[in-house]
Amino acid sequence: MKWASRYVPEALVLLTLVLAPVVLNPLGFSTDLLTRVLNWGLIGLGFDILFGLTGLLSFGQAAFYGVGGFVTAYLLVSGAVGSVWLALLVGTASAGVFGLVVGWFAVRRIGIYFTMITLAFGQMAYFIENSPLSDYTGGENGIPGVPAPTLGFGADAFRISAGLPMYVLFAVIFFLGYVLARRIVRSPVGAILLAIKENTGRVAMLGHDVPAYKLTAFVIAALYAGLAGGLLGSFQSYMPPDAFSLETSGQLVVQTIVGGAGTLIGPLVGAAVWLWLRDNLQLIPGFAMLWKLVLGIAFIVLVIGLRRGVCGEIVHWWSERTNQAALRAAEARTEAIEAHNIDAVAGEELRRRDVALSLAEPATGDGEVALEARSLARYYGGLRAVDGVSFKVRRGSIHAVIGPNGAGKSTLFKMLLDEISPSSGEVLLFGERLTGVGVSRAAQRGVAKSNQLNQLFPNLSVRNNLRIAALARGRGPLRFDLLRPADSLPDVEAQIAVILDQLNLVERADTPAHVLAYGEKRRLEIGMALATSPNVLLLDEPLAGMSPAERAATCAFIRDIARARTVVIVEHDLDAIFGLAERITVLYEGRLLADGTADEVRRNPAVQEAYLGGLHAHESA
Ligand SMILES: Nc1ncnc2c1ncn2[C@@H]1O[C@H](COP(=O)(O)OP(=O)(O)OP(=O)(O)O)[C@@H](O)[C@H]1O
Repeated sequence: MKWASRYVPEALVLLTLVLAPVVLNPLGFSTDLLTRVLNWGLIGLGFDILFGLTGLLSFGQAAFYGVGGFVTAYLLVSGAVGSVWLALLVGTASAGVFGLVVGWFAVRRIGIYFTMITLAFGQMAYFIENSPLSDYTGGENGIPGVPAPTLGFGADAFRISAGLPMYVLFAVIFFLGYVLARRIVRSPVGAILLAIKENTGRVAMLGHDVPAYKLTAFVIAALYAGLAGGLLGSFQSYMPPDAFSLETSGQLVVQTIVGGAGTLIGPLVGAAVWLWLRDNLQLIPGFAMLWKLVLGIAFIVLVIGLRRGVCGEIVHWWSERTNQAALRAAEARTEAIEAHNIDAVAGEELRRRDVALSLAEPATGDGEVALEARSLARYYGGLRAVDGVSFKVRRGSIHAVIGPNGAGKSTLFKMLLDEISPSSGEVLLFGERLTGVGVSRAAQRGVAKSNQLNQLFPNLSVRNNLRIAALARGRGPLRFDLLRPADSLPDVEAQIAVILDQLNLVERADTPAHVLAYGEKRRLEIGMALATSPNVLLLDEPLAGMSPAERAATCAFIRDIARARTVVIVEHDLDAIFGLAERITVLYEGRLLADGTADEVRRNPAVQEAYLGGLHAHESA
């Protein structure tokens, strides 16, 4: 079954490519039209990795299409390169290099700013082609006389002519491009790109180099566009300047949305619908002037009727059909857990479980300092959220940070893993300065945090949530393992299995995270931090919202995981904290109020006065 799901899409695409000239010809798809559709589909493969998979909407793909096309065409027509294949290679590589430059600027911006930068570069490229470089590009005239590729050498060489031979060439290249794109999507890089679309901040917090992965997707998209641009000149014997136009970029976006983003073949199907409508509408008498209006209306109807695009709706329908029973069962289990508190039982299981823990660091007990805050401060305008706080966390200990609401605990935690920068002061991890390295490098050095508000990848399964975390420290901040399946790393899979077991989430491994019950989501949140194999684990209110049984179980679990690593915990449940922590740091209005053992803190008059007053009074009554 796994084998089938892995290769059925490839087989279907291959079959469609073989049958298309025969089956679609009577419907008005000439061989030339099909070749043009494949050209759009080829740019679309890369664009879908950028937009559908990673969630980055570029309005500048024409720039790479144009660079690939004009470099290829110029090399061939000027006689600098004789082989079409070599010229295509250089053209594609040039588009990739240009993609690296544009992407370097663009990926540091998010949302509309990213899109605007790609659009601006696209327009600049159009201008450069038309003006300063017009001696090479032909300006508004483009480059005519681009030769078609040949197969074979010397006198036996066979020039691929227009019509069916050209279609076959494009079909073969598209198919290879599709197989490659699917491998990329299924690779660890593909898994991380999808996670970036789901929750960019968490991917960085787990230790992945988010800008570098976004840049990778950007360059992949530019390479596909460059290859398609190079092929366009050969196909038409002419490289048109409008390859660079904004309309080209816009049409690619429209076709991808119509066909279905995130499906890889969506842009191809969208191009087929779009080009067929365009060609045929123009043929209808009286429509010569109106076809753009009708095309616009058709687009609106398609987008409203098929929100996920043609292929997106098919994929959705299919996955609903096949996964519906499992999803219903998962939802029913969630309802049962929330209605009857079955987790109380699950919690007991969690507590009884005696799982061999993979030791992140030896529990030394020698008093060595794992983490140190030195005069940490963070100001928001006039508000001193954290004001000159210093404390040390002993290696292998459980250290608590407590304080009333608004005392500055979460802000302090964010500075401990460099999620936000301090206004002054610094954090040291095992004696080395951590402040300023950035959150993903901090994670790579061994600090992980489970958040006060869950930061999951909601549409990914529990297993895949853990996989994104486990991939981080094993592979480093960036690795280009684009061709191996994401689930083929034995150490990562073993790590996931142990954590699923520890968290009592084995039965929920394939459930999407958003379907989980609240307590399960909290456990997964902790599990993701744990899956990075941290030396220092920061837990921000891990018990919040849990039932009493779950709290007890989670406390036992925290004690377990602390045998192998240092744990720093922010929590409002003081009974739990006094039972767990060896040392406690107390914050009050951003300042350090006390720092000592649980007993010292309990007896500290300032703490009793400012924070534990109610508790103290209650105890002594
Ligand atoms: N991004 C921000 N901009 C402005 N003020 C902020 C920001 N983040 C936190 N603060 C303020 O800093 C102070 C400390 O907030 P913080 O969330 O660190 O407290 P806390 O001790 O974690 O509180 P709680 O227990 O309620 O989570 C609060 O007054 C809060 O309003």
